[in-house]
Amino acid sequence: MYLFVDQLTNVDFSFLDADRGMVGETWLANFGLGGSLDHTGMICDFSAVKRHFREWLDEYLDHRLAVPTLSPALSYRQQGGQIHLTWKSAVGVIEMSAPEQAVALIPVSEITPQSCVNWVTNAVIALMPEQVSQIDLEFTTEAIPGSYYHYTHGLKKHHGNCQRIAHGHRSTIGIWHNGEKSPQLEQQWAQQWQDVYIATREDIQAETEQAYQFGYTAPQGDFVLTMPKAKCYLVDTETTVENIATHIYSVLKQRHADANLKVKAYEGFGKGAIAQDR
Ligand SMILES: Nc1nc2c(c(=O)[nH]1)N=C([C@H](O)[C@H](O)COP(=O)(O)OP(=O)(O)OP(=O)(O)O)CN2
Repeated sequence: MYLFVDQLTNVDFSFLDADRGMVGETWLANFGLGGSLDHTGMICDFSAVKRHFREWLDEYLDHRLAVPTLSPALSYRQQGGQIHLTWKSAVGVIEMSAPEQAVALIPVSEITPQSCVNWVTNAVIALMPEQVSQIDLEFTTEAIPGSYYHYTHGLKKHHGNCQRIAHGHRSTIGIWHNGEKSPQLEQQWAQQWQDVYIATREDIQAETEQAYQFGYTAPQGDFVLTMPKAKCYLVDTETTVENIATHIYSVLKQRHADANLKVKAYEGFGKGAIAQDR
């Protein structure tokens, strides 16, 4: 017998990539179970499947920086609950020091939906009732018909896991110009923010010709991140999706002062903020 749950949950996180550097990402998780029926006629109650699986992903992948520990691009050490890592990518060197809970150390050479499946499946199978004999996990991405960007950020004032300095999203961007959807403007922002780190200017701690060092202390601990300047976009506010939508709207308004504008910025899957003319 086989049970399935499509789009059981979504995970928002960032990962380190040898070519792209740091990539904000959102995966949707589809889940299948094979096994025999128990005395209630079920393989496993849907609510238990969802709870076990969602809790595990929320705890160990969601809002973390996923790091492929078998990649030669990585060096890292753990000390006193902190992790210090260096990632040598084609777009420059990335360094981070953060509480261990902000990082997912995954024993693969490259982070892909396929490569992470075994890592999750091996952990989650132990949580399932004994009549479950098989688990099939699939990570997919949202089928976005228009433009989108991948961004990473951290919200130092957030009480939950969004305070982590390197978590991110795959985010649709919608822009309307005088009531008409504008694929051209959407595409411009998607190109500009492809694999970007969106940072709050006040979090800059140091700067070289090549890189910014951002840092802050939040309830989970001390966070420091060094990113190639070419992959950073600085704003004057916290990088909430409300402020991101407002920022895009304000920049566009400077260039299209007489136009009626609407900006719909997503934060991952199915949620976001709208900034528009009244
Ligand atoms: N009004 C806002 N609320 C939150 C914002 C924001 O910009 N505006 N941002 C965040 C974080 O950046 C976070 O990454 C959002 O992720 P989300 O998956 O929504 O977080 P949750 O864990 O709370 O939601 P789940 O659906 O349970 O995963 C948070 N809030």
